[in-house]
Amino acid sequence: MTVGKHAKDILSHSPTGPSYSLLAVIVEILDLVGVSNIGDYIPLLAWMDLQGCVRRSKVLSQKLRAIFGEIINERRNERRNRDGEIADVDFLDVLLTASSNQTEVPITDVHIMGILANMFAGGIDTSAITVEWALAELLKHPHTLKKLQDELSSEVGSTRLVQESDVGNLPYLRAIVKETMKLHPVLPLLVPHTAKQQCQVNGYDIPSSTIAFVNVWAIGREPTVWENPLEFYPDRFLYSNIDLQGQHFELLPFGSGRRACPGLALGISNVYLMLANLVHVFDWAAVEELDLTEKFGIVCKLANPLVAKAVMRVHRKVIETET
Ligand code: HEM
Repeated sequence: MTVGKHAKDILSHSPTGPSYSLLAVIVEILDLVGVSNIGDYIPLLAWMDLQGCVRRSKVLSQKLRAIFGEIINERRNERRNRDGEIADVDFLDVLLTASSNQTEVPITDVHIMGILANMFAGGIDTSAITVEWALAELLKHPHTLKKLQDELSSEVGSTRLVQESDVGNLPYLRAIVKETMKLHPVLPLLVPHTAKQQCQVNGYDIPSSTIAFVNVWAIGREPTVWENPLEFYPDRFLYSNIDLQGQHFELLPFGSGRRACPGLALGISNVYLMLANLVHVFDWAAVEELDLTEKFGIVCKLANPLVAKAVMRVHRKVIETET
């Protein structure tokens, strides 16, 4: 199932009138989420909205509602005009079908907008930033890049793109993604969690309602947990049973437990496919000196976006017939 029938159209969607696209709004939301809002730390000052965070979030929320409202209405009309039984073509169709059925908790347009906003905000930047980190590390470690390209050539061949069904046969690709997420987890402090009740962790008393941050960035660099923790060394995962599902606390890029990332399966397969195909189809060379300085907000990304040159490895015609 895909997120949208015309994902590209949706991302560039702007309702008639206002000149903003969904992608631009999502990027602004992610930027806003990363701001340390003084009012959150000193509630007495919250009403002043000193940095304009509340005002900005209201404007963004209105824009999102306008865009999603229009997309939902367009799709409803299109479904009315579809012949015969309505087949669920994509995720929005599934939600609309669910909303038109009698359910214990009715699904309204507000719910649908919330789910879509979560999916777009949670799913776009996270995967793209992970791929950018992986590519930057591969450019810094050409032997690792070559080893991955060799794995892809031998398992996939040179006449087609990498597909989801290949990933199980690509252990080095999976190891590279784990190593990238160990060193560069997109959400370095996950998202804030609240203790529902008083508890003890490692002998420390945690009062109820305490806001807890889990520093997975630091865990990935912890010398008591990892050998040569700062070295980009995917081979460490080749013969290890550590996975990304939240069961191994030394590697938690998707969090763990009930509030772990619900988009894990989609996100990880996006990362595998994007990264694998980028290095399968192209050879890469950095255009500027590689700079892996991190920029911390709610997400941790490259401070200076990666600029790299791609040269086609596989004959273009072959790939075009594949896509
Ligand atoms: C490489 C890709 C991704 C990474 C690294 C990632 C990482 C995370 C992390 C660390 C959390 C917080 C977990 C916690 O605090 O325990 C989270 C939450 C979340 N993610 Fe993802 N994510 C990715 C892709 C996606 C995708 C594709 C979607 C949706 C389509 C998504 C939707 C969400 C949502 C809705 C939440 C909030 C869950 C809640 O609060 O209960 N994520 N993600």
